[in-house]
Amino acid sequence: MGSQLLVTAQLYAGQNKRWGEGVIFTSGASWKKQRKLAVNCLQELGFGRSSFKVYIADEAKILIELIEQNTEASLNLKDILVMCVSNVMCGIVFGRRFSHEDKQFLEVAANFSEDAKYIGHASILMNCFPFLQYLPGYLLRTKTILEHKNVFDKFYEDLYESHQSTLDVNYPRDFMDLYLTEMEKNSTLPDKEEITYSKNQLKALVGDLFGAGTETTSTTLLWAILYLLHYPDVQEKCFDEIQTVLGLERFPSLDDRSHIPYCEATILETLRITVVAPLAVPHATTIDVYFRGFRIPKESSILINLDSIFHDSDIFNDQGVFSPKRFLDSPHHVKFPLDAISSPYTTFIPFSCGTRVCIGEKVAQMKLFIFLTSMIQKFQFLPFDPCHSPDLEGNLGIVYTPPCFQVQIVRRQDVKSN
Ligand code: HEM
Repeated sequence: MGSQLLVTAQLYAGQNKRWGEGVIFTSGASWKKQRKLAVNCLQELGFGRSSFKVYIADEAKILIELIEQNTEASLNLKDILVMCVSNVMCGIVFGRRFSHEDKQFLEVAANFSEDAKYIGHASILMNCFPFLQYLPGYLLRTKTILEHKNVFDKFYEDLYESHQSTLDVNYPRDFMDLYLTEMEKNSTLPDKEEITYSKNQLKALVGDLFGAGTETTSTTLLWAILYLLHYPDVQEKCFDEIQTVLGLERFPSLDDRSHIPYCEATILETLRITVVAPLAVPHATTIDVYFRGFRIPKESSILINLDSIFHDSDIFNDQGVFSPKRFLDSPHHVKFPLDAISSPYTTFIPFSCGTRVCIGEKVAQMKLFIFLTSMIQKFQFLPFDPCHSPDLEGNLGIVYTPPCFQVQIVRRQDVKSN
């Protein structure tokens, strides 16, 4: 199925239409238009260029400060990571960050994180048994998801109004401005039928970027810390590499990526072993498809099992072992550098592949690199109970999340002086 998806991606690029706006849960012409515009806006804002770097670097510094302030107390690393990762998205989309004491922002960030659990169960079940979408009530937590949607609508509404009232089409400041500029251009077109840019589309798109971009990234970082507790030798190797190349003071930057290959390999291994989006997003066939003698009718739901690829022992030896060095072909060279993954030539596709490949791959890679290396540079992470490392069995939603765990955090400068 993997090779089929690559060669004939278009045939599997559909979605059983559920919500009709945005990109993730839509199909056809509307999906194509919104996706193209979203990709263009993200590119214009500097995927791989300076502006994202600034938001990510600033937020990584705040992440380190927040952990610093909490090394003595028991720390909820998950909440802090969710807030910092969300704030990078806020910078990109709204051109501003929010205080970690802002109640509305905290609620929105926490809701997205919770929804990833419910939407996973709901969308997988609804794709297999479409009649379930018509059931009322709490079975699939649709009521909770709708309540969360109302909170997001209010948050979005204020930002939309302030952007619209201060928009200067010649100087777009962020994703929202770029979309509004496109919307204005389109409103002057004579053929109204063609116009698919709207306030609601933008709201759905922004929701998709937060929904798809926050939980995946913060969860990968949390898994990385959990694995480093289990594999202290890997943690020390990463730290040694960072200390040798950067020292303890200079913050990591994206230019350091090729100089600290073991750290980059550790991120790749985390993406492989944990598979945070194990079933990607449900697809659907766009026409009748014939596969290994079976006819798959048009609009059938297709789930891509990425987990089965990353844990296939024919592809990855000792697939159950956390071993970053499998991604190195020499001590100084990464086999599948982060920016070459998800190409049709590898079997390592944590961001999926083909027509519906993740649109946030590049920004996710940057955040993973800067956030993780900054944390490893400044802190040593130890199991809270030295005799017992926390469980590695996670929970399956649309994102595969680690169990709750406590961690003891020691400042590297204190480790050194002990
Ligand atoms: C570690 C981080 C991430 C992982 C592992 C990840 C993985 C994925 C996967 C597996 C898909 C499904 C592709 C498919 O349907 O075949 C996807 C879709 C998507 N991702 Fe990501 N993602 C990550 C971060 C992000 C970020 C930061 C953003 C936003 C900037 C983002 C935005 C999206 C969107 C909008 C889609 C839907 C694309 C479409 O349906 O056309 N993701 N992602």
